[in-house]
Amino acid sequence: MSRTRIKICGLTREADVLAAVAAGADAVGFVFYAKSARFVSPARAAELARLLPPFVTPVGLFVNASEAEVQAALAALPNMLLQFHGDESAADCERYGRPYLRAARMEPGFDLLDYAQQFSTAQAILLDAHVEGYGGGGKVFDWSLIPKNVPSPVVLSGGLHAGNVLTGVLQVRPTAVDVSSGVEQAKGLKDAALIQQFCAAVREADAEMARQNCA
Ligand SMILES: O=C(O)c1ccccc1N[C@@H]1O[C@H](COP(=O)(O)O)[C@@H](O)[C@H]1O
Repeated sequence: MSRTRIKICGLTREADVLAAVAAGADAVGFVFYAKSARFVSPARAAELARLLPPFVTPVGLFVNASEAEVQAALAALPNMLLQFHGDESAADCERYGRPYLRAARMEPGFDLLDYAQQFSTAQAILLDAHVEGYGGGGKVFDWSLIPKNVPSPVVLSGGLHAGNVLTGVLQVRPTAVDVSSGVEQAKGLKDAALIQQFCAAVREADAEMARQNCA
């Protein structure tokens, strides 16, 4: 069984990128949404991404960005995975010919199976809580809303932190987890110890799943 991948999102400082890499993150996210306190320009994201070793993926997060804005970010960071977190259609997400993650805003009544079908070309569906302002609100949603038979890989997100991610991984069995608020001292300023504890808790969940598979 493969390990749970980890994405640390909303990085704005060199020290935070290095902390994420040191803790074993598989991906780091840069927020290209001007209304977010975690916003970075494409040039700044490219500067930060230069610190990434091979095999750690930079991810660019967009909320209803124009095609020109996405293209500008891709020009600065051509190997970036795209994450669409707004009201984008499948055609909007596919336009760049790049792998992408599609965020779903989970709330009671939301039809995740239908949504996953609409975005069947997504590399994964990223499950976040439905919050005002599109995301990054540190809010947990009810994980029992996730059907067992989602046809795409799932990234669990929304209010995760070192204290709840083990339970989340064991309950949801996602391909990956994504965290922003739960590893911060203040919006946009990460905390190396919290990142470390978060990644350790994910590894503990992986070890527990391996034990359960052997039993
Ligand atoms: O981080 C933001 O500011 C943000 C803004 C708009 C949409 C999404 C945003 N962040 C993403 O939201 C989820 C959950 O974050 P949190 O851990 O609950 O803070 C995550 O994918 C962030 O990357």
